Amino acid sequence: MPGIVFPKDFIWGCATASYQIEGAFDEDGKGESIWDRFSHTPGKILNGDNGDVACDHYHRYKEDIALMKEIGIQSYRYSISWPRIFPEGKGQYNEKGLDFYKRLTYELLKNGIKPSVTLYHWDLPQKLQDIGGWANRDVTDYFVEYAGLLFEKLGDVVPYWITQNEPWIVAFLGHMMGVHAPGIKDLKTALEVFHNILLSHGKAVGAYRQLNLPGKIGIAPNFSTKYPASDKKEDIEACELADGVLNKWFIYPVFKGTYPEDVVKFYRDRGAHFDFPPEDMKIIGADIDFLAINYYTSEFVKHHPVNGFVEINNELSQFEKTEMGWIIYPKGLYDLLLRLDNDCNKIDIIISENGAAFDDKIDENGNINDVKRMNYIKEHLIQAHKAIEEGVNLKGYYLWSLMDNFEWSFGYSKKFGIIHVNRENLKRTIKNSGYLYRDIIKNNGL
Ligand SMILES: OC[C@@H]1[C@@H](O)[C@H](O)[C@@H](O)c2nc(CNc3ccccc3)cn21
Repeated sequence: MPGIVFPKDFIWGCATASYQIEGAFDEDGKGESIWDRFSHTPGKILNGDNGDVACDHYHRYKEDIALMKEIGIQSYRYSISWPRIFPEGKGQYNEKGLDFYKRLTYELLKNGIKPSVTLYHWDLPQKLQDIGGWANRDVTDYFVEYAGLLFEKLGDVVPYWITQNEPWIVAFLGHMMGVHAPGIKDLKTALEVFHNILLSHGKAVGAYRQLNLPGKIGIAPNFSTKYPASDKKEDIEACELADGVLNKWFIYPVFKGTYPEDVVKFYRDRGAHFDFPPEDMKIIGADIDFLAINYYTSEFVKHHPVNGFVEINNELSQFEKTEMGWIIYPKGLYDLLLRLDNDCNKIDIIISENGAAFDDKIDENGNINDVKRMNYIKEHLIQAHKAIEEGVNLKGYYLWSLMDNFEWSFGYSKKFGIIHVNRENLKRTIKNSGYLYRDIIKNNGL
């Protein structure tokens, strides 16, 4: 590949999330989260895994930051556990919980690594779930109380803030499919949750602006690019609907002040009446400084007589797949970036998550030559660079993930890290993909 060089100020990062790496699930005054409750419920998580210990990052964060420095990571995206700060979700905050994130943040700064803080990456305080969770509109105000405390305590030194990670996954996997915490299966609840999460985002952005802080604030939706399985009209229409359900369902309220009518009708036809106060839409559409996008894969879509559309990736043998069963389709990232550049008024974009799970093998010398992950990273960066050359304001790339961690309902069975974590003794080993990333960062390109 001829030398690909990224813009001189391009940000090279890595991403994790609190419940997936920290452990210390009940230490130093932390309250129970909905993921503690879900993972402690028999049958919810593969192999009965849970995040009680995870990667023990709570105690090993200095070692992990030293590894980030060895790889040359310039920015680290981590999430804050709300119940570590507010064990009851609101009211009196927990000094010891806040102290952990102060120590973590200042250790990053000491090592020249820019903090990027995600306020919510799925671990809602269980006490708030007990009063309805995100389906309860009051929780949007408790979120602003939580965000406001962190803006006050860390706002001067944290340059990047992400309010919410993947509202769609929280709403639909957690409240319609029931495969994520809190395990609810109700479409109307899922729609209310999605709306309230966006509302909490808009309220938090408003609070951030009031404080005149030096950093930037955005949100991290999950997108995947949809392609019709054929050029038949019915498949093209099905693809449009699939794109609406996932991608337009976020883009429209945040950037256009309304929900997409075709998808609203789709839900109404399925018995989920959907409308929200117009004043909410103004709050949700608060100006943000950047759009953080999580991209992993794309889907091919065909018409379905009952459901309107069906995604057929598992029928497509021509594509390599990751251990998650997701097709590897780097052009989907390029197409997504061009689309967002057009639909979101050329807003600054960062790729806040991109990565892949593969069945890594450890050789007799203890090395991990994860070639498939190395190829995945290179192929997606080539597409990202192509988008930049087309004028997309892509400002950074955060690889998912720094280390093998708790992969939600799959437990520790799916490994996304560029650093291997031995589940017996939690020993960290940089994989060859980690050394590749080190060289990419050093060269600012491929
Ligand atoms: O699955 C890998 C990561 C996960 O570990 C992160 O916590 C989360 O932010 C994340 N989001 C996606 C995007 N897609 C997705 C698809 C199905 C289930 C969950 C997420 C992948 N990932």
